Amino acid sequence: MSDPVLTLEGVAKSFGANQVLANVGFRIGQGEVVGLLGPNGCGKSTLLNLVSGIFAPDAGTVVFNGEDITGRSMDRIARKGLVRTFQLPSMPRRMTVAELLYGAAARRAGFRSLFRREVDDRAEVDALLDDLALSHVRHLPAASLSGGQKKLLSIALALRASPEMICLDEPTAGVHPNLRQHMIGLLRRINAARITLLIVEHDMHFIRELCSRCVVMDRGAVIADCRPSELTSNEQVVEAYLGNARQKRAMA
Ligand SMILES: Nc1ncnc2c1ncn2[C@@H]1O[C@H](COP(=O)(O)OP(=O)(O)OP(=O)(O)O)[C@@H](O)[C@H]1O
Repeated sequence: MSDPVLTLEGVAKSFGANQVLANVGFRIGQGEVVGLLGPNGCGKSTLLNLVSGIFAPDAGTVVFNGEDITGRSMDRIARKGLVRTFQLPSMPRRMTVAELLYGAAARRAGFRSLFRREVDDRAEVDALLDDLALSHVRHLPAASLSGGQKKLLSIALALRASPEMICLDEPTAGVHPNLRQHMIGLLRRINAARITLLIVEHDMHFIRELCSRCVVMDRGAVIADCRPSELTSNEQVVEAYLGNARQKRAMA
C-alpha cells in the first residue's frame, strides 16, 4: 500500500444500548479506490459519519494525512481535504445549482475567498456541470432536482472543495443504469487526479468496475479486506450476506 491517507484504529460507536461499531480498523492508501460493503444496518454510513465529522466516535482514532482528526467538526475535516457525499442528499430550496457550486469552492479556501475573483471560476463550474450532465438545470433550485441529479450534484459539490479524499455513500442508489456507467467513468477520472475514494455501495458491478479493494463489514466489525474478485470465495462474507437473498443475488 502507498502511504496511508486514512487510518482507523479501534473505532467504536453506540447509539444508546445499540453498539453499531466495535473496534473497527483499516487503512486506505493514497490514490486507492476502496469499496465499503456489508449487509443493511451493519454500520457503513455510521462509519462515514465518524470519518467525516458528523459524529465523534466513542473510542478509537481517525487519522487523515498523518493528522489526528478524531471528533473534529465536519467543516474542519472538509478543510483538511476529506469530504463526503450522502445517500439521500438534501439540497437547499433557495439556491440554484450554479450558486451552490460557486459557494462550495470557498469551503476549503475559506469563506473570505468567496469575495475574491479567482473563486468565481465560471469555466470550472461550467465544465463540472457539463461533465455531470447538469448544465440544463444550472438555474433551478437545487432542491428541485431529481434524486439521481442530486447525487451527481453532491459529487460536484465535493469536487469543488478541492478534496484529497471523497467518501461516497451509495452513489448509484436510485440512479438510472445509463447514468451509473457514466458515474463509473466520472469516478475513474476523479481518481486519476489522485483523489482517494471510499465508496459505500451495494451494486457489485459498480464495485468490481471501480474498486481495487473491498473492506467488508458485518454487525459493526470488519470481517474481510480483500480484492473484489475474492469476495465470493470468502466464507465469512458469503455468510454475512446469506440472511438477505436479494443482496446474495446482487453479489453473484
Ligand atoms: N443517529 C442515529 N441514532 C440512532 N441510531 C442510529 C443513528 N445512525 C445510525 N443508527 C443505527 O446504526 C445502525 C447502522 O446504521 P447505518 O446507517 O450505519 O447502516 P448501513 O450499513 O449504512 O446500512 P444501509 O446499507 O442500510 O444503508 C442501525 O441500526 C441504525 O439504526
